[in-house]
Amino acid sequence: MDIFARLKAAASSDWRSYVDHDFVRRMGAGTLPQEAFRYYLVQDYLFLIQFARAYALAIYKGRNLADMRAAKAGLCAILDLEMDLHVRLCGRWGLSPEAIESAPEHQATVSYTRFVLDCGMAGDLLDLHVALAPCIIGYAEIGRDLAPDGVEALAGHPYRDWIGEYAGAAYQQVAADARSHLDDLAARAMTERRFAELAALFAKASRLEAAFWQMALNETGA
Ligand SMILES: Cc1ncc(C[n+]2csc(CCO)c2C)c(N)n1
Repeated sequence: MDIFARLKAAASSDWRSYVDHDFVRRMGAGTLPQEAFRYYLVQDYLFLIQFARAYALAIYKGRNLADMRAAKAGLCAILDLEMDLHVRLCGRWGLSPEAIESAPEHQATVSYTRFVLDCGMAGDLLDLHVALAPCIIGYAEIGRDLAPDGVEALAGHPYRDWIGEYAGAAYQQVAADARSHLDDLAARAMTERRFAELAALFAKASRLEAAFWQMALNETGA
């Protein structure tokens, strides 16, 4: 079992509350109201701005070039790939990046992003990557679950672009690389005594992910 599988097993109910959230299921079924999805997407854009800072912090906290390059890949995935998806989707509804950026951050967005940033500020690179893991690896799992027959089978699905982004080969590779980098970091920096602390960080980040989906349902009455 790699470190990610161990963390997931130690936090299994929090993990399920995130990847099997009602928002995710309804998105997969195509029954999620578009208003809830839009609310999510605007907050997610604000979320990504803070996550880009967390990856920049991971570059700073790296003690060697390989760690710094792995963090740079995460930063580029956000700035060059993921945010483009949001700009493209929001653009269809007439929302410009400036308009999204001026939206106020919801408390759920603040809680999650600042928690991750604090894990990195107060801890070392392993703490930070464990706090980031539910986000980066969880979305790959969700993408795969929502596209069981591959991305091509999503033609006509209302959330095809979103699911296709995370189910697609490029993103699956980003997540697989993050997973093996996390395993490598743990082999270098983890002691068994530390595992319980890391599992608590991982569980909390998973709950904050679930709360992020729930925010969009609550705020739109979906
Ligand atoms: C609430 C929320 N959680 C996870 C992601 C996914 N994500 C955030 S940063 C990153 C790394 C590289 O792009 C990935 C995949 C998201 N967008 N929103």
